[in-house]
Amino acid sequence: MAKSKTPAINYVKDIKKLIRLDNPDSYISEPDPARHEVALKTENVSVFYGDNQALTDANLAFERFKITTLIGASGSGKSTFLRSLNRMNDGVARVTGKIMYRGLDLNSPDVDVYEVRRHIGMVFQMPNPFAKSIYNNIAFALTQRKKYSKEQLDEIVESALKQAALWDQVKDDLQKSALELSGGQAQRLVIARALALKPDILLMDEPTSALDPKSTMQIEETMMELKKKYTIIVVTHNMQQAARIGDYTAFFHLGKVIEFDLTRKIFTRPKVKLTDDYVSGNFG
Ligand SMILES: Nc1ncnc2c1ncn2[C@@H]1O[C@H](COP(=O)(O)OP(=O)(O)OP(=O)(O)O)[C@@H](O)[C@H]1O
Repeated sequence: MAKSKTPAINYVKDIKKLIRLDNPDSYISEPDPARHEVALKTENVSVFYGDNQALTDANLAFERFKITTLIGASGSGKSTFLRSLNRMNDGVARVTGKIMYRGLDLNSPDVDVYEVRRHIGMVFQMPNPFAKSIYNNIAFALTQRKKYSKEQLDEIVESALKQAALWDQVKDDLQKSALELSGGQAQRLVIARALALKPDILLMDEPTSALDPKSTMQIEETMMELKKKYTIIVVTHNMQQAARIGDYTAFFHLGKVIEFDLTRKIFTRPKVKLTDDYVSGNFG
């Protein structure tokens, strides 16, 4: 009887696992390129603040239409890494290595930084609406580079606010100052502002850490909706949140990516002891 091929394939996979376990310092799993589309990939990204190296050789691949959570203790380099992805570290830090997006290295000096940030939007920890109306918070960013008719702008503003699940609450108050919104609403407005530029990828740096539990849950629900159309990379200190919303998780420690894998693996059977210690709450 002809032998099935499956056991041999499993054998090869098992050998690979063993090899990885031989090196307990780090474990980087990559989405299988044959089955999963990679939206963004970093190759040996290192970041220096003057002489201080804050991040060393980060190699991560982010799968399209998934949420990747970046976790790790304070100062481990998560935000530094996140900000490098859309060139927010320009003028602040020196970034080396490659940030590959659609075959282009975004870290190359001749890349148009405005275009990078249009494709890769950013939402920060503190909701930061402009001192403008709700409508103009969204329209303002759009009209900086391109002319739009009033009808086009109305449509984009409505669509962005709907995607950020804010439309129903503000549709009759679009001219009201954005500074009158609650924290949760202001964060939704900032998300809408990023979405209005029609990005591919959304970077979020602790987007709910300044919000109450109810607003946090609502933003998480919105993120789960948004991942149907966008690739999301989010820094979070909240382990429950990382486990709830993440498809993939990267664990950072002292400026290095220690482990990157499916979120459920990171939280249930991590390959590196340090990761286990961190997700179990033994330090951080
Ligand atoms: N603008 C800056 N100038 C100089 N050093 C910085 C700057 N921003 C961050 N660092 C340093 O880089 C290292 C990594 O910081 P980073 O903020 O990326 O860590 P983090 O994991 O995001 O921490 P947290 O969870 O507290 O935000 C730290 O040693 C920090 O002091």
